[in-house]
Amino acid sequence: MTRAVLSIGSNLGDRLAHLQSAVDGFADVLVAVSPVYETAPWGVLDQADFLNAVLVVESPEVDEWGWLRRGQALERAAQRVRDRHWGPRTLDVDVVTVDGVLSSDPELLLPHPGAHERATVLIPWLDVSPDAVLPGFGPIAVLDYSVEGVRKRGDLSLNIRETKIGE
Ligand SMILES: Nc1ncnc2c1ncn2[C@@H]1O[C@H](COP(=O)(O)OP(=O)(O)OP(=O)(O)O)[C@@H](O)[C@H]1O
Ligand SMILES: Nc1nc2c(c(=O)[nH]1)N=C(CO)CN2
Repeated sequence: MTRAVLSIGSNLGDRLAHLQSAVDGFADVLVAVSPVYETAPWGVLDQADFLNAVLVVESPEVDEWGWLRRGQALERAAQRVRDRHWGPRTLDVDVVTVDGVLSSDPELLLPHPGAHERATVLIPWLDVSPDAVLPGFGPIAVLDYSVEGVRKRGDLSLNIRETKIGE
């Protein structure tokens, strides 16, 4: 069983629809979905505001590489174009943590190296997992981060697929 925390973001096109496509794409493994926040861009400042949220997912069949691949498949489905580092994107899916897994492979750094200082990750993550611990940094509830430019904007719909009894 692996449980992962994923950060999702969008600042291009129909931002809410892109986040919803990630929720729908993970519907079979969803444990929790945070509220959506509208956030001022960090890193590259001359770009549109983002919508950000956090998902908690769990599956006995998906390991850390599986979470990365599933996220990347959803980015491709959202026609994400990779041109500028930290630039505009229809959908970004970052793997923030995978329970019990540390990785220094540049293709999959765990925990995600930016997570401890990004309000765009920590604020929605605190909503769904107030007791979470970020390996190497401690409880996320006591981390220092700036909250300027982060506004709550509502909820995504949880289209968790119905499983009929007996299936
Ligand atoms: N924890 C992780 N989650 C997602 N991608 C990761 C992770 N660690 C390393 N990567 C690698 O980062 C590469 C670039 O990812 P991406 O373009 O989404 O970065 P970014 O979102 O622009 O920046 P950042 O990772 O700082 O948020 C991917 O090819 C992926 O293999
Ligand atoms: N507010 C905000 N800014 C960003 C974001 C993001 O998700 N939210 N992602 C980036 C590249 O991953 C660059 N800048």
